[in-house]
Amino acid sequence: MSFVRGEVRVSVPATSANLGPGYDSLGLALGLRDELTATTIHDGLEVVVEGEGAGALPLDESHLVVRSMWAGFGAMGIAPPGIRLHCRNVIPHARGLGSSSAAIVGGLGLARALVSDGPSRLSDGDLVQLAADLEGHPDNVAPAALGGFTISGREGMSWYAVSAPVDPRIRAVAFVPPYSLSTELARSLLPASVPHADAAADAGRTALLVAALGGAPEHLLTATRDYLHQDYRRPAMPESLALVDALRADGVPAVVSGAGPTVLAFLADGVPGLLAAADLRGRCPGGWVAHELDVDRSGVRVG
Ligand SMILES: Nc1ncnc2c1ncn2[C@@H]1O[C@H](COP(=O)(O)OP(=O)(O)OP(=O)(O)O)[C@@H](O)[C@H]1O
Ligand SMILES: N[C@@H](CCO)C(=O)O
Repeated sequence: MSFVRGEVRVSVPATSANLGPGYDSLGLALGLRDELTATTIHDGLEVVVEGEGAGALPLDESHLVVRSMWAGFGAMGIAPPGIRLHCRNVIPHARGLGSSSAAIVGGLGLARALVSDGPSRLSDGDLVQLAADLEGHPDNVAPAALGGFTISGREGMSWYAVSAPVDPRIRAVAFVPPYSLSTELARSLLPASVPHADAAADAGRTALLVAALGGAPEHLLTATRDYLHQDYRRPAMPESLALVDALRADGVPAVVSGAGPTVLAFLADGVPGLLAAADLRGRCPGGWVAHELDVDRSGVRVG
């Protein structure tokens, strides 16, 4: 086993988890990518961050991409003498677009690409297991690794992740507010239990959402109704929930993206009742940024 010579380049997509009712299970990869470059060096650690997080992220071993690279090397049973890492980040941090999962999956992807027989030592399935262990839940790491739409969860001590189809007409607009919300804080707002009726309604909508995304986008508004997390999190992001409510009142399938505070609105060209991208962009609140995004089909990618 040895390291490849020279630089390796990996890119990894943003992701939106939950998609309304699919709490900690459903996730969608989106066309906004962080680009990471790494080389093995004789000694030490050199980290450069450009874009999101520049000047704020640590540049030592605690950097999430670096920690994830070491986890990947550990799983493959190899350790480089030193690492040089360059991150060009565009995914907003702590906004609900899967930045931490992108860092984790990107770091594991870099480690795999740096080892000459990396892909046979660390399969995509292994990578998802490691990434979900590092993130603590699988719904962002699965689409970041595999691309497209994924259904994931925990089974005993391991994780499952299955890819499901997405209708090619479906795209999304992400409305990103100027304020952040940590996933940890958003998770602390959730109750230990929910009424049985809410759990039952949520299960039905989650099943409908798999069908709606797969080829029945006319059902997206009904299918994206959540009963498990968005309202409990309202006090931490009232402006985001107000935008979700206003868009949904106008027939737009809008949800809180991941743990928030970004709002994700679906569109599907030619489907009656759904707004077009230009109309949706016009609904962006002042000071927020609207990204019109395609579904990313490839996940973490070398080169
Ligand atoms: N590219 C990155 N490089 C290093 N650390 C990162 C990177 N992206 C995110 N992080 C770390 O992860 C934190 C954000 O993670 P958090 O889970 O709170 O939000 P998120 O992943 O953006 O949103 P969500 O999980 O709701 O989609 C950042 O504050 C930073 O510490
Ligand atoms: N399912 C997660 C996604 C954010 O990482 C949550 O809502 O807390």
